[in-house]
Amino acid sequence: MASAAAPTTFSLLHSATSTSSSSRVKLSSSLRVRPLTRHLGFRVADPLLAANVAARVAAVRVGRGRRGVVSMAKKSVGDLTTADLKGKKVFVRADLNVPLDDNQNITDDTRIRAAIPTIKYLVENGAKVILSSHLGRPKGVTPKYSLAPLVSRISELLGFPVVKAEDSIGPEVEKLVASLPEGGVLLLENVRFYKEEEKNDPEHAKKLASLADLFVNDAFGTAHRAHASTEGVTKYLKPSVAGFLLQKELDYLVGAVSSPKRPFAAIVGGSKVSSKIGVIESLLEKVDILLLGGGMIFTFYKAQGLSVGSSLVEEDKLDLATSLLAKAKEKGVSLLLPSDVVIADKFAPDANSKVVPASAIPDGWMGLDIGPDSVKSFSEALGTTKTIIWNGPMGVFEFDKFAVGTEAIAKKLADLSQNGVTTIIGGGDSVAAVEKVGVANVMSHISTGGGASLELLEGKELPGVLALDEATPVPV
Ligand SMILES: Nc1ncnc2c1ncn2[C@@H]1O[C@H](COP(=O)(O)OP(=O)(O)O)[C@@H](O)[C@H]1O
Ligand SMILES: O=C(OP(=O)(O)O)[C@H](O)COP(=O)(O)O
Repeated sequence: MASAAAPTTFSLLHSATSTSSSSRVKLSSSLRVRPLTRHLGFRVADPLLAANVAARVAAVRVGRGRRGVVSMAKKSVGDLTTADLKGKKVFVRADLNVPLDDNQNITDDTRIRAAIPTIKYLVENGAKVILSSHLGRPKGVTPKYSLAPLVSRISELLGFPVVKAEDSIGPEVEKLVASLPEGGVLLLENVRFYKEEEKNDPEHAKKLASLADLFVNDAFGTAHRAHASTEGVTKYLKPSVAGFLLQKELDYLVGAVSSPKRPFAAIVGGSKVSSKIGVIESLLEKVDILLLGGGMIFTFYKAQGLSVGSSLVEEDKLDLATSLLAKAKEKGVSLLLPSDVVIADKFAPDANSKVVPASAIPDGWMGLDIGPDSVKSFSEALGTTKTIIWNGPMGVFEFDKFAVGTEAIAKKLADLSQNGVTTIIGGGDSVAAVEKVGVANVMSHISTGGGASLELLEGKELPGVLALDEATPVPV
C-alpha cells in the first residue's frame, strides 16, 4: 500500500460557512504551506497577516504551532456586483469542448450546461458577455471545429438567442461587441483557429483582451493550459476572476482528493497517452491501486516485450512505461494492466473482433477494449476501495462493439458510489461514457476536466487558476 502520509498529501477542510463566494479552505495543523501553494496554484497568505483577514476565515495552526490564518481565495465572479458589471464587457473563457458526431450534433452537453451559471449571473447583472472556447485540437481554421453547432444549445439553455462571431479577433468581432446590448452574449469562434492561442502569444492575448473590460475564467477543463485566452489575457484585464464552475471544481477536487478515504484507486485510460502517462508517475505517490485501460495499455505491453499489432503505442514512452512498472513495485502500489483485450481488424464500428489474452495480439489487429477477465479483476480490485478517480475510457466506447469494458466499469463505479465510495469522474470522454450508461447522477463528482483534474492531483500548478486575482482579505 502507498503511504497515507505521502509528501504532497494534504488534509483540507472546506470553509462551507464562508459568506463570500470565494473558495476558502482551512488547513490542518500538519500542513506545510509551500507545497500546498505549489499544489493548488493559490498563494497562501503569510500567517502574520492574520489580523487583516476576516474573522469568518477560521484561524488554524500552521507549521510548528504558530497561530495563523491561511486564505487561499481567488477572486470570484460572485464577488462582482451589479455596480461592477452593468454595461461592462466581460471576456468569459469557458471550456465548451464538447463531443460532436459526424453530423456535428452534440453527443454530450455537460460542459455547456456547466458553463451556464456563470454566464447567467453576468447577464442578470447587466454585463455584455463575450464568450470564448476552443473545440478540439485544430491546426489553423478547420470548419469541422467551428463553434457554430453549439449556438442553438447555448441559446436554449440561456433562454435567449446568442450571437455568433465568425472569428475570435478583428474588426468584425469588434463591431459585434460594440452592438452587444447589456445582458447580451456573443460567442466567439474557436480560439484555437489561431496558432498564437496555444503559444500564449502576448500580442494575440492583447488583441483578445482588447475586446473587453474584465475577465472571467470558467474553463476548468483547460485550466492546465497556459494559453492566450486562459492565461495571457489576465495580464491585460483587471479584474481577472474565477467563474463558478472553476471554483466548484477546485473546491471538490482539492477537498476530496487531497485527503482521500483509503484505499484510494485511480483508473486511467483514453487515448491522450503522452499527456497522461506522465501523470501516472505522481499518481504512484498517492494511490494504493492503479488500473490502466484504453489506449494507454499498449505502450506498457510493448515495454514488457509483448507484441501489440497495430494498437496505439507511444514509442518514445516505452522506457518511461518500464520505469513506471518498476516504481509501482517499489512503492507497493497495486498496478493492474488488463489481462485480456478485445481486438479489431480495423478502426471501425463494424470491424471484426475477438477477445484474446493481452500477450496474444496478432499482427494487423488492434486492441480497442479491455476483455471480460479484465473487467472481472478490475471490479474486484475496485470493490476494496473507498475513493476512486477515473479518467479516460477503457476502450473505444463510441463504437458499441468496444464499449463493453467502459460500460461495465461505469456500472461498477455507480454501484460503489451508492454504497458510500467516493467516485470522481474526470475528462470530456469519460463523462460522456458515464452519461451514455445513464449513471452520471449517482457519481460523487463529475469533473469537466480530465487532464486538469489529473494535473491538480499530480501537484502541478494550474496556470489558468494561478493567473487570476486573489480575493481581497476583508479587514477585521
Ligand atoms: N484502445 C484504444 N485505442 C484507441 N483509442 C482509444 C482506445 N481506448 C479508448 N480510446 C479513445 O480514447 C478517447 C478518450 O481519450 P481521452 O481524451 O484521453 O479521455 P478523456 O476525454 O476522458 O480525458 C475516446 O475517444 C476513445 O475512443
Ligand atoms: O477535453 C479537454 O481535456 P480532457 O480530455 O483532458 O478533459 C479540454 O478541453 C482540454 O483540451 P486539450 O487537452 O486539447 O487542451
